[in-house]
Amino acid sequence: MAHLLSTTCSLNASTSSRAYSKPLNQSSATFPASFTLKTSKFAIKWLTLQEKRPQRVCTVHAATLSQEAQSDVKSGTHQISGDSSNPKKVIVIGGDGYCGWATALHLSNKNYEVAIVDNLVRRLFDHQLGLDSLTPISSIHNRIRRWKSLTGKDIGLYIGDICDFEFLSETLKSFEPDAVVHFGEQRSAPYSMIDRSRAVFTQQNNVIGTLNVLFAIKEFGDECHLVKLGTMGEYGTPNIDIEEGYITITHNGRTDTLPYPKQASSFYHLSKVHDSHNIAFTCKAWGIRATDLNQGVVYGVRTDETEMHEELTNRFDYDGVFGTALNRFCVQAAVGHPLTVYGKGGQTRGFLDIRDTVQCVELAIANPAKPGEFRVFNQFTEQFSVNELAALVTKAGKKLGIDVQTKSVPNPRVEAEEHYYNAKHTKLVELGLQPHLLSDSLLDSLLNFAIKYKDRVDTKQIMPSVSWKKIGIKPKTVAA
Ligand SMILES: O=c1ccn([C@@H]2O[C@H](COP(=O)(O)OP(=O)(O)O[C@H]3O[C@H](CS(=O)(=O)O)[C@@H](O)[C@H](O)[C@H]3O)[C@@H](O)[C@H]2O)c(=O)[nH]1
Repeated sequence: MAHLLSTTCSLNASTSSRAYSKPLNQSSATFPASFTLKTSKFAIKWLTLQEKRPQRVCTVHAATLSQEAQSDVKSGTHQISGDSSNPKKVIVIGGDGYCGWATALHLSNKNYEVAIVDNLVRRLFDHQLGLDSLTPISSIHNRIRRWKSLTGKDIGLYIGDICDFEFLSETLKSFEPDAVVHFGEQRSAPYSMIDRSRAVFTQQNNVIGTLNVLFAIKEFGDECHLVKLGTMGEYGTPNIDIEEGYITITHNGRTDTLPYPKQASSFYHLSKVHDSHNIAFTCKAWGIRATDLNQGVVYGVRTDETEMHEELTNRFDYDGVFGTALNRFCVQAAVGHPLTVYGKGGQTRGFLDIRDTVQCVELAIANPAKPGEFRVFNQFTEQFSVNELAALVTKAGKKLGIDVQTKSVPNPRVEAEEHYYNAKHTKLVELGLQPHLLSDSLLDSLLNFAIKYKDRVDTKQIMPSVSWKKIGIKPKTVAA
C-alpha cells in the first residue's frame, strides 16, 4: 500500500473561486476526509464557461467555438449517420468518464439530443492518486467543442454533483430528458477498498446520487426512462447459472420469481446492489421505468466517434486502481511487464468491447421499459477467465514479436479463484445487439494502441496496491 494518495488537492480554493459563480458549500456528498478541498468536495459546480448567463447550469454552445472549429462545421468535413426523425433528449450522467464519454458521443452521432452531467471527479481521483490515463485526454469543454466542430452537433454540459439535489433537479427541469443514462458513480472496486473514507465515499456517492436521480425523475420527469449502469459483480460467482436479474424459485411447494441473489465482493460492487434495491422499490412504489444494465468488464478504447479526432480520444486506465483486466494486460505486454494474474487466475467474468457498451445503452433507450417496470439486462458478450485473457494477450504479443511473460501475483482481493460461471446474456441480443467479439484482430489493434502510447506508462502504477484484507480506518496517503 505504499503509493496511495497525496493529502492536498491541486484544485484549491483560490484557483476555483475565480471561475465559479456560486459558493460551494451545499453539496450533500462527503469527500474522503483526507482530501483537503477547502471550497467543497466538488469545486467545479456552477461553472461559468463564457459570458455571464442567468442560468445556474451551463451549456457549451456553438458560440464558444474557435474559428478553426467553426470552419470545420461550415465545410461539413465529417459525415455522420443517424435517424433524425424522432430525436430523443438524453442526459448522460458521468459523460466525461470512460464509458460515459463514448456513450454521449455515440448517442449524439445517432441524433439524440445529448447533455452531459458530470462533476469531473474522475479526473480529480487521478490527480490525488498520482495516476494518469494511458492516452492524453482533452478537457470536457474542448472535447465538446471539437465534437461540435466536426459534426455541427451540440452536446449540453452541466457541471455539478448529482448528490446535490438542487443542482440535479435544476438540470432535469431545464433539459427535460426522455431518458437519463446513469454512469455517474465511483466505479472502481480497488478504490472503494483503499480505506474507510473511500469505502464510505463510494457508497454515499453512488447510493445517494442514484436516490437523488430517482427522486428527480419522480418529481420532474415521471415519463423519463432511467438507464442505470449496474454490474455483473452484483451476482458474485454462485455455483449455479446466473439469470438476467430474476430467478424463479419453488420453495416448500410455492413458486415465485424473485430478484436473483446478490453476493457482491467489494464496497463498490455492493453500492450497485444497494442501488438496484432502491430502483426496484421506486419502480414499484412510484411507477418509475428503469433498466439496470449489469455490465461486465469493459475493454478497448476506440469507438467510431472517438476515432474522429485526437481531442475526442477516450481515457484508458492501466493502473492497479482503475485499470481493468484486459486493458491492463495489453499495456503490461506493451512495456514488457509480466502480466499480473491475481492468484490462480481461474476468476471468470463477462467481458465486452466498449463499442458494445454504447450499442447496448442505445438499444435500452430505443426500447424503453414500461412505467413501473424494473428491467435487468446482463450486459456482456463473452466470458473469460483471467488465465484465458493472459494466454490470448501472450499469443497476440507473439505475433507482434513481443515475448509476453505472466506472473502470478498474490491476490489482493477476496474472491473465488476457481469457480463455476455461466451467466445468461440474451436480452440485449434479442433487442438487436451485434457483438464485437474478442477476435485476434481486435487484440492486435489494442496491443498496437498500447504500444503507441507506451512512453506514457508509469510502470510504478502497474502492480496492485490495494488489499481487501488490509483495509483500515486510517486514510492512506502517498509519498511524493
Ligand atoms: O491485473 C489484474 C486485474 C484484475 N484481475 C482480476 O480480474 C478480475 C476482474 O477485475 P477487474 O479489475 O478487471 O474488474 P472489476 O474490479 O471487477 O471491475 C470492473 O468490472 C466491473 C464489472 S464485473 O467485473 O463486476 O463484471 C465493473 O462494474 C467495474 O466498474 C469495473 O471497474 C478480478 O477477478 C481480478 O482479481 C487480475 O487477475 N489481474
